[in-house]
Amino acid sequence: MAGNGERPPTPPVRGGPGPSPWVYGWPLPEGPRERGRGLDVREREIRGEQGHLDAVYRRLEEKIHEAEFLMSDAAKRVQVGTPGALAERDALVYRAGRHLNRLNSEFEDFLFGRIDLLLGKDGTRGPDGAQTSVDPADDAVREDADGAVADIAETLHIGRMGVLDTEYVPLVIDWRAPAAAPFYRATPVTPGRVVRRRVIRSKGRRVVGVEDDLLRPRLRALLDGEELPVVGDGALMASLGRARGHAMRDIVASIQAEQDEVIRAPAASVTEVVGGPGTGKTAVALHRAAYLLYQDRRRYAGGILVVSPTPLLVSYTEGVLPSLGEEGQVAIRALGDLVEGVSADSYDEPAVARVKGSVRMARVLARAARGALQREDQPQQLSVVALGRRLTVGPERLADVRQAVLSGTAPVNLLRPRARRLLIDALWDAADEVRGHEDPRMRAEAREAFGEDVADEAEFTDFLDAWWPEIAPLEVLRAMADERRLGRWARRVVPQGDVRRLSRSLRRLTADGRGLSVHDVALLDELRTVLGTPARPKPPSEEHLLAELGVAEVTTYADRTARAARPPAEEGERTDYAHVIVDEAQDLTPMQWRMVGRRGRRATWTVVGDPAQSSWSDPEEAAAERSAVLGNRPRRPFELTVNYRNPSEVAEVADRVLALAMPAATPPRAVRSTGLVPRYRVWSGAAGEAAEPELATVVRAETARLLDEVEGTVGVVVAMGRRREAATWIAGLGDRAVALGSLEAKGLEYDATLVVRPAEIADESPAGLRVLYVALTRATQRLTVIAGPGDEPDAEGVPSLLAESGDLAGLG
Ligand SMILES: Nc1ncnc2c1ncn2[C@@H]1O[C@H](COP(=O)(O)OP(=O)(O)OP(=O)(O)O)[C@@H](O)[C@H]1O
Repeated sequence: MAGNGERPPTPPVRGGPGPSPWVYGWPLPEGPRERGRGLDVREREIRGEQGHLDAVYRRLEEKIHEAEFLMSDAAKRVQVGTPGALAERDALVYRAGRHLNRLNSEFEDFLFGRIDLLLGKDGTRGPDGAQTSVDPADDAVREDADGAVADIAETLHIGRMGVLDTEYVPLVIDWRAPAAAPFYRATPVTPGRVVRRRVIRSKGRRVVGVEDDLLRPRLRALLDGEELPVVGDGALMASLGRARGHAMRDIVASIQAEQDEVIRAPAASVTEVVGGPGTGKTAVALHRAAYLLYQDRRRYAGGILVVSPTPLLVSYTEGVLPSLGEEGQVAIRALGDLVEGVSADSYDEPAVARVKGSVRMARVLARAARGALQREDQPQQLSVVALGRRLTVGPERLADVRQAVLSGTAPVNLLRPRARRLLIDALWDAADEVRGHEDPRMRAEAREAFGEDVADEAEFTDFLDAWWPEIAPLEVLRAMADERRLGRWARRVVPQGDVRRLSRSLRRLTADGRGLSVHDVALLDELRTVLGTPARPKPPSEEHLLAELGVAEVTTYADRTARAARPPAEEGERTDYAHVIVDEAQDLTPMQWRMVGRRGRRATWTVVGDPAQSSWSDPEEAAAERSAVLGNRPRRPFELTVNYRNPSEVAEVADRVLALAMPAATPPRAVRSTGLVPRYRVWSGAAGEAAEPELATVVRAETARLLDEVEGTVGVVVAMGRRREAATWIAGLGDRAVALGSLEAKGLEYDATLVVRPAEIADESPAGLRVLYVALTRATQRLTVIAGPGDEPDAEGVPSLLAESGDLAGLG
């Protein structure tokens, strides 16, 4: 066999050397690739990995038995009965239970990677038994007659969780451990000690395939005296070509070097990641959450919040963290679900959204919160019997009192005690002529006694409830539906036309909170802050009562376990997190930034986004609010540059729209090419033409066609105004096909996408071209575009916005 040293490495498939060789499916030199093709070699390699996987499973089973034993042993200790033994038992049961859960849940697809490494520079080993040196020893590579040759000194298997054998030798290294980093980071330009990187695919306990990449293709590497075989076409390509379902998969086996840099970035700051569509921003953000938990679980016990733009994207991504062995500590929330007890997924029309999202709303809401205190049905005078006579405070004095109370800066609901105090002062003043104490000390005592008497009077408390009620955020929003009142609160802040739009949109709100839009939720959250929540005495908990009665220790084991499993009801939703990850950050409005910011006042942050996909019309305003929220924390910027989702044929079309939407933007480079050019259909929409089918018929037929052509999902993207009718167009075609409004397509992907009437999508809002760019970048395999009136298709049916020399003429 010829030595590898003889062969120069083949250049990457397309473009210049990328940030990572995997990106280009680093073409292996002919020799090793052919070596891998032999069926016997592949079979032998798979058998070898199967042997290792079997050993891992045997060890896992032992660990599970250990955990089960701990559980049952701990349960038995209950018979000892002393308080100390009970506490010890509970701790053991808890630890063993967690361990067992992790082991069971991570059993599937447990092991996925392997690296074969040269001898490390200094030979030192870390706590997991792996060599710590990133660089090879000076004498790791030697020359013989055939060229460079080296021995493989260490082989590490990488998996979802670390497993040691009985001798504490690592059978599997946790993917987040430092020793696993070279699996993700090594490139042929900087291979470090890695000679071969292998991705192992398994089904259940059976290894079904291996995909190798050679990081030092010129080197002849020997493992146990035999030349290292290389099998398969590379893991990344194998993974990207697979059909998509309605759930995102983790990318743990094929994270690329530039992505790994982000995932493992130190957290003591703001990690800012930008990258075009399909560059893995969402995937990277989720893997980063898992990494942070691994790296400092105690710190992130304070919770990690992942903010996502839509509930669709939340449900699409929800499975990724459990597949990485992390649950519980991470909350993934859509922007419409961030406020406890509220869930909104309806959208305002762009002109209304623009008003509601603007930071100007903060001022309007502050005024509205105070203004909403005043209602027409409120009592006009306060009248109480005290000191043996009826005391009255009239409307004028009441107005003065209200103004005096409101001169305080505290949240409105927290000003109630101050209102109570000033009202009692007013009553005391009204009683002035009957008080008659000259001695200041006597006078003060009489005043105090007077206050105590009055404060408990039903007439007084009823008045206070009506005159200074505790206001709920929703009440204020509903009060803003009155255009006249809103006009007052919004004076010189929001123009009259916008006031009308805003009040009209708020008229749909019902008293029980139905009709809330996603943008209303940020307003509610702002109002919560401006209004404040008065502290209430906590009802005594069950545990407290039991402890007070001295019966805590006589409850049964089952009682106590059931109680421990119950969620802590009175704690409510967490509102302050240790780390906040914002996905699709370009879409947050200023008001949404304020809402998210309140959940991470002491947090570190990871913010991922793509300005070119922003559906928000005033990016500068949002950027200013984002800066205010992130404050002066140091920023660590990263850029992801490779599009893993779209084939180049689809990306090319999307790039034409990007050039119109943001001429200065550089699109990410597509990593794959399928040879499948996008398909164009024209629907003329000409009324009265008998031969012209309905748009519904054309969409349905094209969707059915795409369903035939791909194995996985098909997304039908329409303008937001058509999202409901579009669902009826494709009804009955099965759950592989989904209809979406353009804003709902954010972050999602489908094997095939049908984009309906691009000009209509682009015309829907000031950010329409960027929204269209999002719609065009959802497909992993095929794209069909239906042109309609306004699209000005050319002879091939290509809408003018998507044509090679596209200009804005078609926008109308
Ligand atoms: N290293 C990788 N290995 C395998 N698949 C990857 C890798 N990186 C990204 N992908 C896949 O590429 C697709 C796009 O990833 P993702 O949705 O995270 O991109 P994004 O940057 O958030 O896109 P968008 O901006 O359009 O929302 C997903 O299917 C993801 O699994």
